[in-house]
Amino acid sequence: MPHRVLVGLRLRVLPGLKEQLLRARQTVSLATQIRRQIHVFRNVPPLREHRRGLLLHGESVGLVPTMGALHEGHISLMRQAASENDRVFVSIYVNPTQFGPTEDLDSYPKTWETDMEQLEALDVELKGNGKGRIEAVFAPMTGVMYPNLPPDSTLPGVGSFVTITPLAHLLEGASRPVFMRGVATVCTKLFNIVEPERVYFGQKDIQQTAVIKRMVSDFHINTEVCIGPTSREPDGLAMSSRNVYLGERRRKAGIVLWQSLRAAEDAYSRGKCDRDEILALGWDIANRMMMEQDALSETERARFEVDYLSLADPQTLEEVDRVDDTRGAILSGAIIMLPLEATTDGEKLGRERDTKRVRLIDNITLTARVR
Ligand SMILES: Nc1ncnc2c1ncn2[C@@H]1O[C@H](COP(=O)(O)OP(=O)(O)OP(=O)(O)O)[C@@H](O)[C@H]1O
Ligand SMILES: CC(C)(CO)[C@@H](O)C(=O)[O-]
Ligand code: BAL
Repeated sequence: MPHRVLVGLRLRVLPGLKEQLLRARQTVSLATQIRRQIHVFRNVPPLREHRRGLLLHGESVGLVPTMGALHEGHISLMRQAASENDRVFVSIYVNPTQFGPTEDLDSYPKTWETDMEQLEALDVELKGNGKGRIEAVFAPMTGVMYPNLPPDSTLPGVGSFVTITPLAHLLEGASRPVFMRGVATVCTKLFNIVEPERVYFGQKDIQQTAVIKRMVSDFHINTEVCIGPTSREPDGLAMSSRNVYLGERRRKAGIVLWQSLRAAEDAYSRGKCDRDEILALGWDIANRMMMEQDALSETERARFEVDYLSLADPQTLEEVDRVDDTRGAILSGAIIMLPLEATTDGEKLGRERDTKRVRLIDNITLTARVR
């Protein structure tokens, strides 16, 4: 109240200021109109009630499941969802059952405030674009998502799980045995809770998209699975929440995966179909970078391991000996950036000072040549 009195006094003394203040007040009120409140749900019943209201008004919903630590890759999926639906729901939940017991569940980046700021800014941007807006964020606690038993990420594990075999055990599943089981399980829960018309996933996690598509088909889940392209940094590195663990040195060497896949793709573009001929070019790049790093000192190098380079069927993700011209194939790979062995003063380090192993994945679709 004293503040208001003070403003009133000033207005009488300086009439020119009055217009300026009025204009500023109008701008603020316009900004609040544009910056609508995004609903945040922590529990299932209020979300369902809200969803029912939207259904009764004939509003379609697109769901973008995430684990937070949002980046441009996530935002691009949300833009796609907004262009195809009236309302966009985003889930932010770091799902424990997809992390193996020795993986990075505890240190997984959590950036709630900046996530919400990004969503609000996106919502303002979407207002000008015509169709959908960011309607709600679902950010449950683990007790909500796993109401009956504590989540278990061991094998065989205790609890209710959705398993999609053999898809879940290939590629990423070979190194992360509970990963795809956890993803299929949590996504089933999310789809049952939100009942979205469409769900949005990124091409970067290609195996995840295959698992989700199979799950939706096999369990007759009433939603359409939509896939968005991989957003990349200017040098080609696929954006990923885990990239924050990469300091300058590991970040620079981490580009080797994309370069290897591009070299293999090039072989296919030049007419090669044979697995060995295609993958050999990818391995050449990876091996050369590995030797270059080995030759450097501990304070200069960033070592990595190649988990796999794969050439697989686009639907089953089973390895192929030759690319079938009528089907094309998926080239994919995973590398592990090893912790730095020694650092120097003033060096630009990543989160956790580059002491964590970081798994990077990427893929390229080799399109069919004959239709
Ligand atoms: N670079 C990207 N381009 C497009 N979509 C992406 C990209 N990165 C992630 N996504 C998609 O965003 C969704 C949520 O992914 P998630 O929250 O795990 O982020 P992430 O960056 O993949 O994290 P992580 O580093 O843990 O793999 C998934 O569908 C994922 O495929
Ligand atoms: C789909 C997902 C949100 C399930 O936890 C996660 O695997 C992810 O972020 O890609
Ligand atoms: N981006 C997929 C989630 C994970 O790696 O656990």
